[in-house]
Amino acid sequence: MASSTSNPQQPPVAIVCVGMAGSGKTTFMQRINAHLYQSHQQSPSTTAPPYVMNLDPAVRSVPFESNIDIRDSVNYKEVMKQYNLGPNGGILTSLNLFSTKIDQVMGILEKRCLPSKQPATEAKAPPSPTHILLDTPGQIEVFVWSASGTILLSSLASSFPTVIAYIIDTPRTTASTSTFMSNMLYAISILYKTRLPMILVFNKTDVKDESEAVEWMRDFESFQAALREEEAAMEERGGGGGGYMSSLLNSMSLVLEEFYNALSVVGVSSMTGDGVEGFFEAVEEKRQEFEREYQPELERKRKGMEGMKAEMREREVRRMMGDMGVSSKAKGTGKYAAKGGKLEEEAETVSDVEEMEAEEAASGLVDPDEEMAEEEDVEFEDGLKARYESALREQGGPAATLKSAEYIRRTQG
Ligand SMILES: Nc1nc2c(ncn2[C@@H]2O[C@H](COP(=O)(O)OP(=O)(O)OP(=O)(O)O)[C@@H](O)[C@H]2O)c(=O)[nH]1
Repeated sequence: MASSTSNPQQPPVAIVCVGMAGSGKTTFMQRINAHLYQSHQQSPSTTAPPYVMNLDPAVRSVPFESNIDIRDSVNYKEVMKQYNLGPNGGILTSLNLFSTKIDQVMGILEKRCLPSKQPATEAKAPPSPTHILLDTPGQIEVFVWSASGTILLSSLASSFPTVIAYIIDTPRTTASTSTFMSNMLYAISILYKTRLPMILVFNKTDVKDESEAVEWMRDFESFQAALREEEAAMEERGGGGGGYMSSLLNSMSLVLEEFYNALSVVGVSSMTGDGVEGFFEAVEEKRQEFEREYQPELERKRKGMEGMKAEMREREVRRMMGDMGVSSKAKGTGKYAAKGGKLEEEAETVSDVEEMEAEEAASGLVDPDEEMAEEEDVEFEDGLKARYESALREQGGPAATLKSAEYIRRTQG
């Protein structure tokens, strides 16, 4: 049990449970929650219970108590009614509404979960949680591929080591090589989308253990042998060979080797509790990996984004000043404005101004009135530019009106 109660002085690790509908996410959450509560009961002075968040707005009831529940802030049924949406649109909009409160959520999480930095002289503070558990909607794509899912995950990862637990229904997934491959490809897409360490949790091992799946992952020859067996069985039934599908699966089993190496794999039965210890050992491993590899990468990205933001601000100011340069030179209202008794072409765009200036310079003629007016323009524009720049800086850039968008920019590429 020691592995699940890691050092309470370090920030808790956030475990985000994702998986296809029916894979057993909620049952798994209940199991690991119960396991952590048990550790807490065994040594209440050193271990705190986990901090639990439910992000599934459509779930009717959860078999565990949540500290933060999306259903407390968003009424999924009302959202569907008000915005005239179907079930998936309702979940997506509820998540979007919830993510607008991400600042408050992160504030609560940091206050409740980060170890307090009290001086040694003061009374010992109660232990802080070692784990934050998050349950997500069964419609996996709604969470992983939405902007709100990205906001939630990137905010979480900017404050806590964050690990994705991808729950797999073992009996269903190992029923055929193509189902297995589809599930692995889905896991890959989540890994690359979230860019967070991932643990593959082969659930329901009380029905079928994970050994076959693990063998398929570790040894592509055994996967190809299973594929050949399936083809032979299909041919026997008169269904023909695997055709392009089997050669595709064959090649993919070779390509995926690199991906499998990046993952931790565990077998768990959420029903009996078998394998939960192994899961927490994998979490500890992934936490170290997060600190070693992912955090520096996040930091680098954050710094890069700050630099980009400053550059963007500078570009905005320059573009704006360019536009104003046109309008200050373009006096008059028509395409042609009268000057000195003759009609003179007026600039309408930046390139017009540049062309006209080039013509003037080539002719060597400079109007003294215009020269003075130009000096005034420069002074006026410099003052204006300084005011705009300071306004933009105060606002944090013209595009930074939404705090939530700020979060994405700060943490994601
Ligand atoms: N035998 C067995 N059944 C399990 C296990 N874990 C979950 N189940 C069953 O699988 C079904 C789905 O479990 P849930 O926990 O509701 O799955 P979910 O992924 O949360 O489902 P959604 O909320 O629809 O996304 C339930 O009938 C569970 O009892 C397990 O380890 N072993």
